[in-house]
Parts: sequence; C-alpha cells; structure tokens
Amino acid sequence: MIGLPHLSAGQKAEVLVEALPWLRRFQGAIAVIKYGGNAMIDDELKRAFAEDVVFLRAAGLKPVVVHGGGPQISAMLKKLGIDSEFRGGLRVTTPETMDVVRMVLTGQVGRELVGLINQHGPLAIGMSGEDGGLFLAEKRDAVVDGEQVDIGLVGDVVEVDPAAVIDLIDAGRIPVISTVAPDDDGQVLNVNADTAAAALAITLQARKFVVLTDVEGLYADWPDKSSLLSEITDDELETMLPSLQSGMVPKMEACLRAVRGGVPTATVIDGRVAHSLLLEVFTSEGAGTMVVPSSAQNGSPS
Ligand SMILES: Nc1ncnc2c1ncn2[C@@H]1O[C@H](COP(=O)(O)OP(=O)(O)O)[C@@H](O)[C@H]1O
Ligand SMILES: CC(=O)N[C@@H](CCC(=O)OP(=O)(O)O)C(=O)O
Repeated sequence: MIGLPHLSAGQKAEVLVEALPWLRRFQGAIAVIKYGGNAMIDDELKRAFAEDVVFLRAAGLKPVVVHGGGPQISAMLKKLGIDSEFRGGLRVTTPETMDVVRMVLTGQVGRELVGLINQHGPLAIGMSGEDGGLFLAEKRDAVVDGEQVDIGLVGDVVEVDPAAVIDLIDAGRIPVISTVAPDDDGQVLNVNADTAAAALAITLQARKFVVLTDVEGLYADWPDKSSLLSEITDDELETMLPSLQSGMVPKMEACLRAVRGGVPTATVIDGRVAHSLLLEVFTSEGAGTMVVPSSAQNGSPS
C-alpha cells in the first residue's frame, strides 16, 4: 500500500476546501464503482476502499459497487485442480468452472466487501445479477485476432432491470453487486464485471463510472510508463481499442460504452493506491485516465 505524506493543518484545510465544489456537484448523484479483483491486493487496501465508499455515501452521493474477482476465481480453480484460460480478456467457462465463478464472486468476494462496508454501519446489501431480475444475459463469443471464438458459458448483459437496486439506494443502502447473470432459459452465465458495471451505470443514469484496477490508468503505448493518459475522448478511445491487450480490452470497451450511453465520465484509477477513489471524486487533479465524450470538455466543477 502506498502511504500519504504528512500534511500540515493548513494543507489539510486546503484539501477540504478543494473538495467543496465537487461535493456540491455530486450531491445526490449515483456513482457506479467497479472494484476489480486485481486491485483487492491486501486487507488494508480493501478496508480503505470500504471507507471511501462509506465516505461517498456520507457526502451525499449514492454509491453502487460492482465487483470483480478474476484472480480469486483463478486461485479457487487452481485449488480445485480445474484448468482455466482467458481468450480476448474473457475466461473460457465450462459448466464446472461456472459453479466456481458463482461461488467465489457471490459467496466469497461479495460477502467480504459487504462485511467491510458494514463495519461502518448497516449499509451494504449484497446481490448478484440473478437477484430481483437485475441482469438478463446472452451468450457471447470472444474475438481473438479478428476471429469469433466460442468461450462457453460467458455472457453479455442485454437487459438491466434496476428496480431492486433503486429500492436499495432509496432506502439509503449501498448495493454490492456480483456479475453472474441468467440468460432467457435461466442458464447462469459468467459476465465480465467491467461489462456488467457499464450496463448498470447506463441504466441508472449514473453521473460517475469509476473503475479500480491494478495499473495507474490507460497507457497509450503499454507498457511504456511515460505514455499514461490523463484524459481521452470516446472517439480517440474507439480508435485505440483494437491495439489494447488482455484485461484492458473489456475494461476500456466498458468505459466507451458507458460514456456513449450517457454517463458523463468514466475513469480508470489505480486501486493499489489507498483512497484513490476519494482523490478521483473530490480533487481537481482527479486520478487515473478519464474518458469523456468528444463533444464535451470536463473542466472544473461549477
Ligand atoms: N494499454 C494498457 N494500459 C494499461 N494496462 C494495460 C494495457 N494493456 C494491457 N494492460 C493490462 O491490463 C491489466 C488490467 O486488467 P485486469 O487484469 O483485467 O484488471 P481487473 O482485475 O482490475 O479487471 C493491467 O494490469 C495491465 O497488465
Ligand atoms: C467472462 C469473465 O472473464 N468473467 C470474469 C468475472 C470476474 C471479473 O470480471 O473479475 P475482474 O474484474 O477482477 O477481472 C472471470 O471469470 O474472471
């Protein structure tokens, strides 16, 4: 975990004052926050994430957490001696793998996050795409070197019924969502968490979509560390998408989809930095890479 330098009283006051316009701008706003499994590195970081989410709620935002758990699923599959591979950033999912995905995401990762948030009060309620008809999924292929490849029980969200999530938000709760989702026949599919989070952000008309991962943001020329982008438009991102690799493919596709779907900004931030979520929401510098519509300038808060 990366620590913060010691601040004087004056510097602390400055930080609080700087937050004021952002607190005003985001009063009552829904923020969909995707917490990637690769960013859940240690207990302290997970605790800091839970604090940030509770802070957002206390500051008058309406946070909705959508979590991943890719590394946690891989660890469990390994423990059980089940082979697993990714194609085009998506896990090849057999029926046996699907059982493990569901168990780990909903029964392990989701439970842990709910527990951490609820150390601050009875706020978080865990649910999956199966609960209250939240997500309807449809089987999808992966695209590898321009070819469609069958990757088994993997789906894309095709419909979102946000009623259950809205009920929770209206009751002052923080929904914590895992992204397994049934298809039309009730077959449960493995849905990439970035993809599902974007679909939910669009349906909820979220004012912010923030994705926590294990890099500083999007690099124009990965892995050249000097090529980190602080802002990119949706059109620029579309042009760049075919050159992206591995987990960045579904992640940046999700950001593009969210912004094109009406979410004002989508930001990829470094989940390995404690409280990066607060920096992103409440400071003028922000954090990570922000995707903005080509037609809009992000600018400063009003
Ligand atoms: N252009 C790029 N910019 C940043 N990261 C990239 C890029 N291309 C590939 N990556 C890789 O994508 C990873 C993030 O995706 P992923 O591992 O799926 O994270 P998460 O579990 O948070 O969804 C990074 O750790 C990095 O190794
Ligand atoms: C289809 C697919 O790849 N599903 C993902 C679901 C979890 C996820 O997306 O987790 P992260 O956000 O931590 O990557 C998987 O099985 O790993």
